[in-house]
Amino acid sequence: MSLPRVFVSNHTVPETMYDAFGTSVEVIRNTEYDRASILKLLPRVKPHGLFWCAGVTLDKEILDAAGPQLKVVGCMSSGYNHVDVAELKSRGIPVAYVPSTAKDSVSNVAILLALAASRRFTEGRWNIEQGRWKNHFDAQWLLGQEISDSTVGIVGFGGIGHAIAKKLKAFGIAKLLYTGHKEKPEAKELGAQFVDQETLTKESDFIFISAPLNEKTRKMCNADFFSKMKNTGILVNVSRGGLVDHDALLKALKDGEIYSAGLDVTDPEPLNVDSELLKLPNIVITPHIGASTFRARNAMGNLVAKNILLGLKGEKLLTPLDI
Ligand SMILES: O=C(O)[C@H](O)CO
Repeated sequence: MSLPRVFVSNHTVPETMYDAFGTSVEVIRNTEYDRASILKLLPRVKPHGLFWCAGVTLDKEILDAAGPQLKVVGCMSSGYNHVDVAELKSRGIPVAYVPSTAKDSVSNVAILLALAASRRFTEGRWNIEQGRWKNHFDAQWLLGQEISDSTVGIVGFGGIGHAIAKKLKAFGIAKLLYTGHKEKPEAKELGAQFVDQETLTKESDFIFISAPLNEKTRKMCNADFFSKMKNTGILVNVSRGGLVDHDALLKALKDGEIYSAGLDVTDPEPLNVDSELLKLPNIVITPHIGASTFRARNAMGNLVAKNILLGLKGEKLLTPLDI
């Protein structure tokens, strides 16, 4: 009897994932990254399970190419804006994702960006490179903002938002606000106050975006949002670039409407090499490395594999995407 087949959409997934699958399935990995190669391979493979990586949209066309024998999908990401969940639901195909597996690595990058953006890392580095680091003491040089004693606002208090809040407690912040679609009991334990988005925008010194991208949140950080932020305010986004209107952000940073920004995610990705954002002194940008640690990637891959094995047996998934 032939083994169930699992198609891995991107060959760069961690090798440990193959151990997690064991010998009960046949794993076929795509040797390319792109949509065209996936669409070509799927009808030949006829997979029972799909191991899906961010970067290529999982939609009707992909599901049609995979075929009606498909039983389960496992996504190796906490974000799911690249997945047509409604289409999967309508076909009765369960889908898993890995919502909290990378919460430590992503929240660490969020804090790194907040510190770097508030302490003028980009500008400081340029000063060194351009020989503007003077050989005398200047008490006014490169003064930044302090996270200690600040008011922090978190947009989206899921696993990552919660991890950011918990870690920031160690920095001695003065006040913690959060907003989202509902109040969270775990936020109360951290002394976080549930407020509406406008209050959070106006009162926060640091704003962290860790909410999913959907039609409600798309471009929520727009010109109006920036006009309400403090001029000394710092925006950090570790969620998806689509939550921020980048033209409005560029203007807000240029005009001094906000102090600085730290982005791990941009729109588009990759960011154009000639993007005006890269020319600004008051922004720190990293190339979507939130979940890029050996530990996080291994954990994400293993959890996806476990979910797919359960789905193939028709059992309940460990981390289903239930929206
Ligand atoms: O969604 C996630 O898990 C990260 O952004 C990596 O894609």
